[in-house]
Amino acid sequence: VGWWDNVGLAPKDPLLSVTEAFIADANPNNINLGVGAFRDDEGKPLVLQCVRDAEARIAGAEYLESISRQGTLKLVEESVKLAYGENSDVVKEGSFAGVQAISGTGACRLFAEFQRRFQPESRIYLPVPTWSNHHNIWRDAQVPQRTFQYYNLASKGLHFSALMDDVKNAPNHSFFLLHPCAHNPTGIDPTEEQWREISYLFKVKNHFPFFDMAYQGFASGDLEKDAQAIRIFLDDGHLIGCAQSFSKTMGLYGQRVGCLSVLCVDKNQATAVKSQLQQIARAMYGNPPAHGALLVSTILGDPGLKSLWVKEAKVMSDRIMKMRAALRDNLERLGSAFNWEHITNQVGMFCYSGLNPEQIDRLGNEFHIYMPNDGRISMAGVTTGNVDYLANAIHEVTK
Ligand SMILES: Cc1ncc(COP(=O)(O)O)c(CNOCC(=O)O)c1O
Repeated sequence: VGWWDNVGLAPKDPLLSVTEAFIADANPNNINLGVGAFRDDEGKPLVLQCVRDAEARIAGAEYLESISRQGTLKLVEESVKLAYGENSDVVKEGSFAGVQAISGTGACRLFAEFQRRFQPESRIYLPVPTWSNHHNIWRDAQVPQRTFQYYNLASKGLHFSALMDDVKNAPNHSFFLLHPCAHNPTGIDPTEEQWREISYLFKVKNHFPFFDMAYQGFASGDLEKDAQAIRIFLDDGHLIGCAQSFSKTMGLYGQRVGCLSVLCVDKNQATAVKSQLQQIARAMYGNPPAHGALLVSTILGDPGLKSLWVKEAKVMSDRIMKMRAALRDNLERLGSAFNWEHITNQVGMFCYSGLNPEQIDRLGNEFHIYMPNDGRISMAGVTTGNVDYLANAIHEVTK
């Protein structure tokens, strides 16, 4: 008898299955609308010029402990400025515990482990729907999950009143995961006014807000605008947690560069919290990788490279917005009977199309177009070359 005869096949990640189906289809018309990774108008992954410039500056530099350690410290310092604002009290007083994380996934997991250890009675309220991996991360950290309503099927928009009811009805001091911008998978964000109301209610209920920010600069193309939810909560005095990722916004998917920050009452508490986060990380993976941190801190630490990055992030978000407009216009020009406004109302990488499983199957079988069965379209997969074909196919299956 083998040691692992009892080990069954793990359930497939729904997003990976979409890419596998796409790759298995040799038809030249095939389109992959699954994975949320940016592609240029030729469907190619993009290496940002600011990254190439940073690579050139780093190439050949000795990876002395001090340099890579500096890279990590600088990464945290620059990430926190991005999230909370250069001139925020948080940054000036240093009243935060900040650590480099293994990208956004690692930042969420590190927080979930910390939450279980130091708030053992707490649960995590996740929006319905949310990024599929959020459920796995808090499950493996053994933090019980609850949900709160977010998406309104009827309006294909935010179900604000239902969200507020769930926030109100949750026990005081509950932990909530919030997407500050470019909600995955719906692309629907609360308005500034709605964020203010949510923040107010969180104060009344003394809830803990955990922001998972994987798309700052990618939703609107404006770093400050995309962080407005966090700034509102900060202004209201919330002590938040925040996971940051540079996968999408700097095209550094494989470098696994992220940051976890937890706001504290003062520097002493921050020192204690940071020491605990580092201890959890040490037992998980020792230290985070150096190269990606060095790239990001080189870019963010140099005014010229940072402004180049801001421009390049806007180019990426502009391309996505153009594809949203093109897809909606095409569908309307085809005389579709449906309202496709949500395609351009939604922001960021994803369009929550509202297509049903039967229509999605037809798109795959008859038109070689692949997307997850929740109807989420990664707009990065849409190009000027395939948007007409895509619109026609969607029109055909929704007639
Ligand atoms: C909200 C959110 N948090 C965190 C992450 C984690 O990304 P990373 O660990 O690469 O930083 C992601 C990346 N999503 O993956 C793309 C997809 O849904 O197809 C994310 O969307």
